[in-house]
Amino acid sequence: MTAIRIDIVDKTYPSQRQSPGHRAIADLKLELPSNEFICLVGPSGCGKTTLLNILAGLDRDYRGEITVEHRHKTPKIGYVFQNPRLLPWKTVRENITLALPTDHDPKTVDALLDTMQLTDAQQVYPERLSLGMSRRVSIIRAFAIDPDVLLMDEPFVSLDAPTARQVRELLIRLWQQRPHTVLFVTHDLREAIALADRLVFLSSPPMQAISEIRVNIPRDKRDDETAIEAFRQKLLQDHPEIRALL
Ligand SMILES: Nc1ncnc2c1ncn2[C@@H]1O[C@H](COP(=O)(O)OP(=O)(O)OP(=O)(O)O)[C@@H](O)[C@H]1O
Repeated sequence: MTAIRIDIVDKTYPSQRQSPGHRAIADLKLELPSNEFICLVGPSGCGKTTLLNILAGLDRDYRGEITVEHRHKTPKIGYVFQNPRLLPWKTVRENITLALPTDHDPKTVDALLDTMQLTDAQQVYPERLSLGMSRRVSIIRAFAIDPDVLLMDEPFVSLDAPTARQVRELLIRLWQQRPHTVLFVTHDLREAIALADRLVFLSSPPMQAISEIRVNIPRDKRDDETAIEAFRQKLLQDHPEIRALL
């Protein structure tokens, strides 16, 4: 099944000075399958955030068509930003339940907190959380709405390597318990290989899809740095077009 069909003919940011503005995306066509963990990899400024904003419905100023397969009446899109964007005057649990209906099942939130190892921190305010904990709260908040598609925009940037690895492992555990389509943006090819079923490589503006690669490392080997590095080396050897993007 196709989870997301993207056909963006043109996305141009208007500019007061330099007409005709900045063309960020041109003729981008992608069909992404359901329930896969998909990493979008591309150089800085190639338009990854622009694409996620269009998919999230935050930016409607483009020409083209987006179709999202959905289980709910209308598509539900979860969005995890680089900055966790927690409300400082709400506790961890209140931040998570903010977007949920008042009659939501508290056991669902309990289970999410448990998987992300945040049960003990649920009554804490964000100022007392480390960055890694804040990122985990923002991931739970996005999962809690039971999204059809989850968008993640470099959510592990500026975490130290061991913390990023821990949050990655917890994220995958959560996703395996509640599989759905994830689009995860990253610059970091090793991170993408550790996470993804499928890699989609994107070129510099105007953004276009260059290659799609399946990652065939078994899930239980994804913490093996040697397997990841071997996959990366082979990928760059077999696909020289990707080297220029990194
Ligand atoms: N509001 C805006 N007005 C004008 N140009 C913009 C605007 N937002 C983004 N751009 C430009 O569009 C291009 C794509 O930006 P975008 O933030 O989507 O890239 P990105 O791949 O997410 O970058 P990064 O990896 O550095 O976060 C960039 O050249 C950027 O300067």
